[in-house]
Amino acid sequence: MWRAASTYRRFSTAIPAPCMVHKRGADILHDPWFNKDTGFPMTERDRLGLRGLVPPRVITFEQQYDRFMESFQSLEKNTEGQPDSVVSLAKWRILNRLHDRNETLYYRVLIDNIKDFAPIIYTPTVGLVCQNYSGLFRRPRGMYFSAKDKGEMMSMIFNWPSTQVDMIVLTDGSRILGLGDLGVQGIGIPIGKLDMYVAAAGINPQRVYLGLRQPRLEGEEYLSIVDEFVEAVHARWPKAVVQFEDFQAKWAFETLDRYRKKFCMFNDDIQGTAGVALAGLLGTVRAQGRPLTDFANQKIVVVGAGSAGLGVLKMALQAVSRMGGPSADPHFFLLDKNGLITKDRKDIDPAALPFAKAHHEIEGLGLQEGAGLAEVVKKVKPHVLLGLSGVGGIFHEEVLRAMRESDSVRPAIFAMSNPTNNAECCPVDAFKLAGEDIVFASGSPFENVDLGNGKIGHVNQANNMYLFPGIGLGALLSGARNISDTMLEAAAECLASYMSDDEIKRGILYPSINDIRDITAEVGAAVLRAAVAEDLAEGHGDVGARELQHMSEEETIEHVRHNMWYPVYGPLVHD
Ligand SMILES: NC(=O)C1=CN([C@@H]2O[C@H](COP(=O)(O)OP(=O)(O)OC[C@H]3O[C@@H](n4cnc5c(N)ncnc54)[C@H](O)[C@@H]3O)[C@@H](O)[C@H]2O)C=CC1
Ligand SMILES: CC(=O)C(=O)O
Ligand SMILES: [Mg+2]
Repeated sequence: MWRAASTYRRFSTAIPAPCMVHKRGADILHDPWFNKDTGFPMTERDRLGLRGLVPPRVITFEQQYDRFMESFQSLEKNTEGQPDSVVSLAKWRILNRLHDRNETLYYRVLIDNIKDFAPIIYTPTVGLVCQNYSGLFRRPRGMYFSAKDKGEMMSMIFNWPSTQVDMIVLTDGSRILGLGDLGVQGIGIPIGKLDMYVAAAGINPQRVYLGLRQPRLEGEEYLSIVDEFVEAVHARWPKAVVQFEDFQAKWAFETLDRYRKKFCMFNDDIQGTAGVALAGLLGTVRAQGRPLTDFANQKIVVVGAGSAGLGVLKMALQAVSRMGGPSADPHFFLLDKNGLITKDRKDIDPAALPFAKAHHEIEGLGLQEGAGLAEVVKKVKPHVLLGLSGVGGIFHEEVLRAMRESDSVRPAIFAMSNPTNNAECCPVDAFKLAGEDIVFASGSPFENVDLGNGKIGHVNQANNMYLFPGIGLGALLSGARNISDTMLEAAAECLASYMSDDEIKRGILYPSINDIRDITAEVGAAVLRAAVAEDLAEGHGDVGARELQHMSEEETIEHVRHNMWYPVYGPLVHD
């Protein structure tokens, strides 16, 4: 399953550029991309055969915006006291209806209210939406490729109505957030991720549902389907960036290895998550008042050895090596559902091997293969406890209390699993049990914690949403042949350096989601510049590699910003 979007230039300040439309009359009203509801000016109604098809009074974009926000607020009022899931789904429905009807207005309300709406179109509500997708399904969105389509994908790809596609988010639905294999219902994730692309990176939308009732394909049979899909996409849109999302770990790693040198693609759960986690981990070093190079001395316990956990450790290892040279000796401890992973582990996953502890490294601590989480935390006294296990509540009281004995003055607790119920702990418990000096981050949003006496326990949202839009946009605008580790490091470092010392001291590791466009512009520019420096950039559209090479840092940021789509009504012209 995948969903695609293409960049579209409309700017907020200048008079919007005209938009060519091949339809007339009611067909325009039924196309959410062109539809303006009652917002069509009279001249446009005449020009496009719309007169009489909409009520006579012209309502401005701003009035439509205010009316939508009023109906959203009355929905909030009317659902007060109802269960969270009922309220969340009602909010998702009202937004989805607008999405289906008028995309310009939908994306404008999303961009302007991203802090309130991201938890609805993205985690946590998107998880609930995926679990109920068959019942919620109204209109097709995205495109579906199944085992029955083998041999047909090269022609199927031409069923997609848009000739220009820049960004594709692909999932096999096999590991949706921490909710497991949701099959075709996982389509909600690419839809949510692409909405974040539009809101955060200014990439433009388009659209395509019900899965086959049969076991998942395995081995070569599975890979041959993904191969065929990726080749079909590449044949039609050679410059499109493909984001792999929520594949179960074995396929996440296998497909990344298989395609990353051949295509412009990345795996968000492995690489986007790693960058966001690394930025947060570097922030925790600063929060302790230590120089960044002290990162090499941080003791980090990672719980969850899947695509996300291993991705984080791999990137953290690269960072330690950069800082401390090849002899750097990182202090990472990795646990999975069978406890502490050591070199004594039978049938160890080769991807976990570099992080498996040797006997001599842990015997002094009195630890052994398979040690449980509470024991590991008590004996290691880590600076950071980071969860990517998908298991809600696994940082229970004993574990959190043990973090009080951490060797750090600002112990860090990252409960990064999604959605909310799968978080390893909640912030209220973390601040209460591990102490008020902790730095806290979660994958899904939580409210800050009132610690009393005017003190606030800040809740950070360590979510790959801070990076994937910038990675995708930067890669796209660079025209990079592929997405290198250096481009990903540049993204992480850019996010890490975004925060001021004062914010970091207050335990604020990531910017407000309200600033997501600004962050994405900076991250995108950092990625673009890294691609240029590595000679991977071939340029995009009418901006070639040479022009990119001559741009200063500021010019690159401006160039990225300038290529972000912003939702306004432009005049429609029939061709
Ligand atoms: N905040 C963010 O940006 C992101 C969060 N995630 C979240 O991370 C979680 C895991 O994702 P993946 O790594 O892709 O999944 P995965 O299925 O590849 O890995 C899960 C890992 O957790 C381990 N695990 C399961 N039960 C455990 C237990 N009781 N104790 C210790 N370890 C246990 C498993 O052995 C496995 O190693 C999901 O909930 C996902 O939503 C994933 C990507 C980004
Ligand atoms: C955020 C995300 O990508 C995940 O939970 O899988
Ligand atoms: Mg994901």
